[in-house]
Amino acid sequence: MENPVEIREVTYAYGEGALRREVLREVDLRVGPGEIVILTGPSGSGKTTLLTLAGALRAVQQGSCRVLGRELAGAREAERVALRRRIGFIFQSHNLLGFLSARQNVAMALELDGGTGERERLERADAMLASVGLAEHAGKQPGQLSGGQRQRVAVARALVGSPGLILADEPTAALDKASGQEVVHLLRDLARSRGTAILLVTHDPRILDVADRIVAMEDGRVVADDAARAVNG
Ligand SMILES: Nc1ncnc2c1ncn2[C@@H]1O[C@H](COP(=O)(O)OP(=O)(O)OP(=O)(O)O)[C@@H](O)[C@H]1O
Repeated sequence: MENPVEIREVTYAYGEGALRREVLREVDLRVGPGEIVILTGPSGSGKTTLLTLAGALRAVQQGSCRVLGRELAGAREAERVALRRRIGFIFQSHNLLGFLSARQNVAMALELDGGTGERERLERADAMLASVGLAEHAGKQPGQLSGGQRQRVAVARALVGSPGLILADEPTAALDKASGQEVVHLLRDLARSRGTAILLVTHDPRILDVADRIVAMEDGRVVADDAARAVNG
């Protein structure tokens, strides 16, 4: 089985000419099937840039970036858009729409798929919300939920379309310790039970235990790739 993420010798720079600044230098990164990889490192080390390349949110400049079997180097925008639909994204702030209920926010992720009627979308959203422990709250708007509950809705939204890969950027940054751990453990358990791979960027040392592997970046390079933690339960 092919690795969901296979990045080789990726170099990336912002700006041009005299303003050109390399923020990724010959980065290699692999996320295996069903694997949970945490990407960590100091602010500005290039973690988010790497995550957005893997998420087909920006164009690859140099090197090879294969995600869910597609080579993104040289890919057209339409190909990148198609790939993004097969990825579940979770961001630092939940990015839920405030005027929609939790159920509608989750169901919206299925609209892009086409082929699913509204009733089925809402049923799948309800089932997904139940699996993140929010069955009772499906009708509430984000403003009526706690921070941890909102991020659980974001987890449900990312998973409802059965993506091949989850990309998460600082998903616990806005949460206290207990809710942060609860959210990532839930994400890990759901992803494990479905065999979905996760690449998660975090500064948060309290959630490192969910990882199968921890990859550390510094100044645009991978400085450690700790496969020894693969035994983590
Ligand atoms: N759109 C942009 N234009 C120019 N420079 C950028 C842009 N986005 C990021 N950078 C710079 O690229 C470098 C890497 O940023 P990136 O966000 O990838 O790092 P990071 O490790 O995710 O940092 P943090 O942990 O603070 O989010 C930083 O020096 C940042 O200032």
